[in-house]
Amino acid sequence: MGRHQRNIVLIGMPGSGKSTIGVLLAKALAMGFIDTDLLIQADQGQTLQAIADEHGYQYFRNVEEKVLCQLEVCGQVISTGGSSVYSDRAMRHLRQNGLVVFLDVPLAAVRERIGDYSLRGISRRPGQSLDDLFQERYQLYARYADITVDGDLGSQGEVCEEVLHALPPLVTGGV
Ligand SMILES: Nc1ncnc2c1ncn2[C@@H]1O[C@H](COP(=O)(O)OP(=O)(O)O)[C@@H](O)[C@H]1O
Ligand SMILES: O=C(O)C1=C[C@@H](OP(=O)(O)O)[C@@H](O)[C@H](O)C1
Ligand SMILES: [Mg+2]
Repeated sequence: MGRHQRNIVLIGMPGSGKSTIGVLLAKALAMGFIDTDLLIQADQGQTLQAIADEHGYQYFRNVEEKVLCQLEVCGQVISTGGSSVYSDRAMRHLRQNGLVVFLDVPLAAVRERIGDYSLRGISRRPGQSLDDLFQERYQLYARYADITVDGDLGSQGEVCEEVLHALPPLVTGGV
């Protein structure tokens, strides 16, 4: 267990940097690291893409909710998948012992980073555009965020530094 009891939970669009910056944060704060996408894959014994292809996006979201609600950890940086905010139950659970950080990245940068949208396993309604998805989700990320950080201000290291500066002293222990 890390010396920081409270978790740090990263939320945001796919491509906003949750997984890569989460690892950097965990290293900087000597905390553990969990990527909930990997927990979902382990739970199902399938890749995210296979789960979505075989069972559909609604099934994926149900599994995601279940896995998030089962998570009982402390002192971890938790990188969620972009669709986790669709579950109010899961977000309330994560917030009980976690500070939620929204990595806010504009649509153009998201589009550039994720490449071919249709091959990325994104949980969306059939035919839903990235534009529409972005609008739908933005308000959810904003709703659950304790802190919002510009995830497009520079390199991953710079975004990590920005998150560190934005954390309250209780979480960083003065780092
Ligand atoms: N600040 C950044 N500047 C440029 N590219 C970034 C930045 N943060 C993340 N990326 C890139 O965006 C892609 C998605 O990052 P990832 O951490 O997997 O995002 P998420 O987990 O939010 O989907 C990766 O190729 C990563 O290298
Ligand atoms: O936003 C989404 O719908 C998804 C994002 C992915 O995680 P990242 O946000 O880490 O890319 C993964 O959970 C799954 O492919 C669905
Ligand atoms: Mg990720």
